[in-house]
Amino acid sequence: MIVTVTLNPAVDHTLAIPDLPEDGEIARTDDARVDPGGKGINVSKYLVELDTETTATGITGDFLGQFVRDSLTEKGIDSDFVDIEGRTRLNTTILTADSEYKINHDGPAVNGHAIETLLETIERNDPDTVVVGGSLPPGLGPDAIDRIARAGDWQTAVDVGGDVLRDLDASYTLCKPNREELAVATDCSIDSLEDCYDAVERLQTMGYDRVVASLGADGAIMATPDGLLHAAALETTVVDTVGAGDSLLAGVLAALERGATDEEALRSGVAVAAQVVSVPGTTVPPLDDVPTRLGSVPVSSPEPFSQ
Ligand SMILES: O=P(O)(O)OC[C@@]1(O)O[C@H](CO)[C@@H](O)[C@@H]1O
Repeated sequence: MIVTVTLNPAVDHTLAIPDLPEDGEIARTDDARVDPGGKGINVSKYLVELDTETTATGITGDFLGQFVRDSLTEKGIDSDFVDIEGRTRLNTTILTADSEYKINHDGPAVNGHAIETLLETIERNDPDTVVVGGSLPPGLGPDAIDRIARAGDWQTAVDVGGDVLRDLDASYTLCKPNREELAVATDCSIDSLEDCYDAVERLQTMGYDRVVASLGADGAIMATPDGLLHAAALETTVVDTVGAGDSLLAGVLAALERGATDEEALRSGVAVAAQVVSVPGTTVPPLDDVPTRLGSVPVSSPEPFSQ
């Protein structure tokens, strides 16, 4: 069972307008939606659609936190959050005809007491895998994630910022950086696919058994204990890229949880992400045809690879 931890959840407000307004103008639209979000929560949303057992945990507060909890319950997603006094954030995505703008709040301050309660919450749900996803709220540092990783005999995967990836000390089963996070985590400039291969291998030496890098139109890379894999992106109509990395991670974890090989897991992640970018915000599209699309994900081994 996979428990996801979102230390800084969000209500995702996604709205579409043809163009950004000029200074002093008001843009009006009725093309808008709100979804419960934050990276770990999104992973749980996609895992449920992939028939994988999961509980979403994390730290929520006030009426926006209540919205997150209620919406997950309405969607049939098990959740078990620690409630604090601060207010869960509202993050905004503005889609225009040809651009995507994302504005994220810092989130409410969280103290060590909330982490103690969160550790009890995770333990009570008895996971085999814990996924920690998203930014750290004010008041918490990377050591909060290390504490979660060390608190039980579960394996821990992370989808966190590059600076946090660089600073984590515990052992992790997997991390999922994007291109920018790879550069920050390894302190290297990333200008080519070869640079990405070097960076994911460097991250492995920093304590991550598997590194899954999401590279947008360049597909995804997986560094495994046996070598490197590259999957090309599937052709799809992109509405927006919000949640793309979360869905890639969910696809990979759902497959690994079923006992799939690393190559099958990478195919699964890429096939799920292709579906998710074709819908607005962090909406969950139907994912039941993912198994039939796995064969169409081109996977190659950038270096001699045998599994
Ligand atoms: O500010 P963070 O925690 O890094 O990212 C939060 C967020 O942008 O990530 C998700 C998409 O990946 C959204 O649901 C959410 O708004």
